[in-house]
Amino acid sequence: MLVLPKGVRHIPGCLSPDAQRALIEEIRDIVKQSPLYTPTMPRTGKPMSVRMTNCGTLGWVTDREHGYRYQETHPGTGKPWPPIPQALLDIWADHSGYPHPPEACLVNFYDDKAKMGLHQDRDEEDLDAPVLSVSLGDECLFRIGETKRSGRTVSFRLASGDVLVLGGEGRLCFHGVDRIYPATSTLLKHGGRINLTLRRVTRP
Ligand SMILES: O=C(O)CCC(=O)C(=O)O
Ligand SMILES: [Fe+2]
Repeated sequence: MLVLPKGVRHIPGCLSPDAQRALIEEIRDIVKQSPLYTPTMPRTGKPMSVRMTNCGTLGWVTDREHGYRYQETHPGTGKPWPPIPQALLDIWADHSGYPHPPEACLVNFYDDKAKMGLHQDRDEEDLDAPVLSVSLGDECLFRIGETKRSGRTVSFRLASGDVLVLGGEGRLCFHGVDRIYPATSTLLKHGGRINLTLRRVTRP
């Protein structure tokens, strides 16, 4: 049996197929206003394989010069990020166990070859709030470990409509995406995977 670290909750099929389709329409609008771009790593400037954008009052960004941070505007257009869709705020209210709304929703787009290295989400001031993510489209192999990088890890698949919550003792667990399984979903016409990561950034 797969045992997840304490505080980590996987809710398979949390969103119905209809809810997934409705959310994809909203993400399409967000991407029209706030286009996906290729983020770069701090210092090295190495491009990430995942393309990103955000919605919410704050968005997570990274580049060579200024590193990981939150900011109120899209780095390309200079415009504020679009609002977080109500459906996502509802999922947060139902499953975060946290009484204040999220401020940031990172939109990650993975093509067949994209992945994300093992990391902690720790650019937020408020670490009492969980991180809640929604997966849409093709499945991925997700890996999660302990709060130290060298800890043992477990891997499992995240599928379209799944929700993952990293809260409590699991809030700072290392995690990453090792691979995408192409053509495992028909939600996105051209394939790929979208992950929506909701976070509270500031202390309420
Ligand atoms: O794509 C995922 O499931 C994880 C994304 C993630 O860990 C992040 O954006 O910090
Ligand atoms: Fe993360």
